[in-house]
Amino acid sequence: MLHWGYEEDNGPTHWKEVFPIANGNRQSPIDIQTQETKYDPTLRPLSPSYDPSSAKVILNNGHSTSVEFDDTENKSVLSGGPLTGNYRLRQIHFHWGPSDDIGSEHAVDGAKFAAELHVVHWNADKYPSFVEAARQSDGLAVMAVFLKLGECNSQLKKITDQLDTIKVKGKQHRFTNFDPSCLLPHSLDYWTYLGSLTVPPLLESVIWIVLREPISVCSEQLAKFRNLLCTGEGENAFCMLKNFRPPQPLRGREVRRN
Ligand SMILES: CNS(=O)(=O)c1c(F)c(F)c(SCCN)c(F)c1F
Ligand SMILES: [Zn+2]
Repeated sequence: MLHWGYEEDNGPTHWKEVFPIANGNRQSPIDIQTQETKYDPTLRPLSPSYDPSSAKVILNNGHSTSVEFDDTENKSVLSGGPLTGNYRLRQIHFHWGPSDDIGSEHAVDGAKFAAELHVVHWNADKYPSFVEAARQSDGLAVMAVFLKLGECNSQLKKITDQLDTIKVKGKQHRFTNFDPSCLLPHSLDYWTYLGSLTVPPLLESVIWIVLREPISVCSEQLAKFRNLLCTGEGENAFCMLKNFRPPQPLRGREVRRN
């Protein structure tokens, strides 16, 4: 198979041909059926603690746009919630769709949002690196935030204003003094379940923490994400119109809420 992507010939329905775990028992995303979620009084409040100086670059990796953080020490960490110990901030990135009515990866009672932010952390207490942690069942913790179509988001503007400097795949630009907490909603109430990466290699190493309150995004900001190119310098230009994987079977997993 040619390199994986989101087109008809290399998209999510083809990924199992190269990554058989695509049909695994703890795949992500999922459609969260709120009536089936279970209140768990042992779940603690989430405690994100990010240092803005950890932010380093904003990048177009061909599948999304990400902000990469310095994860050589415990300067920016997530603890609390369902987590044991500190999970170190690695990067944030987004998933979106070709139109404003779809784009999120997780769904809530069948409803999709316009886009979804993923804040990626790894278990630096237990594992020596992100790559090693990504191979462990408790290696990663990803906080997901829904972006609901509405008012333009003044905090998100810090990111969308940079996108024309990283238009082509592989481009990156200095991006520091940024605390991703500015993209979190007022309430840190969440659902949590055990899942996977939503892009190949689809590793089943993610403790998912999906915030229940969305943040806003406007149509003009979504259009800027879609203007990114998934092709590199000098290649035939193709726009990054969508980069979401559809919901996967729950396979008997429990979704808990705080
Ligand atoms: C949860 N969303 S995701 O799309 O599966 C995803 C990424 F896109 C990532 F980029 C990274 S981290 C860095 C890898 N090169 C990750 F851990 C990750 F989980
Ligand atoms: Zn993601």
